[in-house]
Amino acid sequence: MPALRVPKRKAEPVKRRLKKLGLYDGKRRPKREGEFVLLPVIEDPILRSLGYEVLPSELPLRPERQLYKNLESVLAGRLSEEELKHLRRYDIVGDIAVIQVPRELSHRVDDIVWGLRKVHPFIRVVAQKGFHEGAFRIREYSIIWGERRLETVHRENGVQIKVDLSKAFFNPRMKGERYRLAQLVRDGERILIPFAGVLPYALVIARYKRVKITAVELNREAYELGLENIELNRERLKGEIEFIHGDVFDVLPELPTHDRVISPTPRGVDALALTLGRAEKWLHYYDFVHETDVGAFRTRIMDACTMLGKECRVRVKKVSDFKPHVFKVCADVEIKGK
Ligand SMILES: C[S@@+](CC[C@H](N)C(=O)[O-])C[C@H]1O[C@@H](n2cnc3c(N)ncnc32)[C@H](O)[C@@H]1O
Repeated sequence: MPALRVPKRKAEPVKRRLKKLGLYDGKRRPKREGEFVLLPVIEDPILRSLGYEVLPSELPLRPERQLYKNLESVLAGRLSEEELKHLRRYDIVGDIAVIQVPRELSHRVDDIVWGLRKVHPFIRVVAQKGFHEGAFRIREYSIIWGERRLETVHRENGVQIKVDLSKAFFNPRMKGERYRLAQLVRDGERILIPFAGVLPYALVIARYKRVKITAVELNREAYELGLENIELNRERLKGEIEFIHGDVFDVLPELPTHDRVISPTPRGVDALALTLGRAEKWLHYYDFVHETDVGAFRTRIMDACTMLGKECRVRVKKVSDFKPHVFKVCADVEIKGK
């Protein structure tokens, strides 16, 4: 598979251009080579006209793609090529495999369960996921194999996270994002996390940094799991976590401002002014944005800064695909002063 060899300082703009051209291969990872970066690309004659060297290169698959590939190759003897095309990405949460079975594969459920157990011999439950429901963002699940439970302990970024998928939101795909934030945080910071769920962000940050975190969550069951998670990880945490059960819109106005606010905002909720108002130096604000509206989203944040008399620098980062043409994004807002 080809890669484009680009000087390090040009890697980001070239990557953006490749994405616009539909030539960036997101299934593989870029790789540093001294002062150059090898960007994974899809074979196309246009590549030769971009002014950079095109090399054959075995760039590694992203880990989740690698897992998916493993399932695909295990199932290759059982499913037809046409059927394999319909296989979807799946998640492993603790010892639970969470899958989506499209209509085209509904007659192949037993084979898919067999394949998942072969690739992940430790799984004890296979659950099929439905949609996120209501303000607490809990999904509908049906268990299609194994023990009748959706509770498990998930390990990520050096912490253990007890989850119950039937009671509280949890997304294992945000593991990299949580690690990114933990790296941005400095020892000594005071951090506020509204919409905290079972505390994945708080635990990962407190695992690595000596900080004081205040987290807020309305779903009573997520809150109780979060309290259990603080105990479960007590020995590992460098930082402290205070967890408040309540509505962000009632609780935040009563809290002092914090150095950093991290808002994993539920879809469809507008907490921008509220969270920005509580942030002294940084706000990380998550939202779901159509690819054509990223500029408007940035402008909305700049306008909110102006309204609050804050001078801000805003960088919008794509975090994951949500549905075709809609991304989950994070606005990293640096507040430079009043
Ligand atoms: C998108 S989830 C994020 C959860 C967690 N931060 C994570 O990443 O796993 C949003 C969370 O906000 C909670 N929530 C929704 N509305 C809320 C409100 N008004 N006040 C406090 N929490 C709320 C939901 O119960 C849910 O746990």
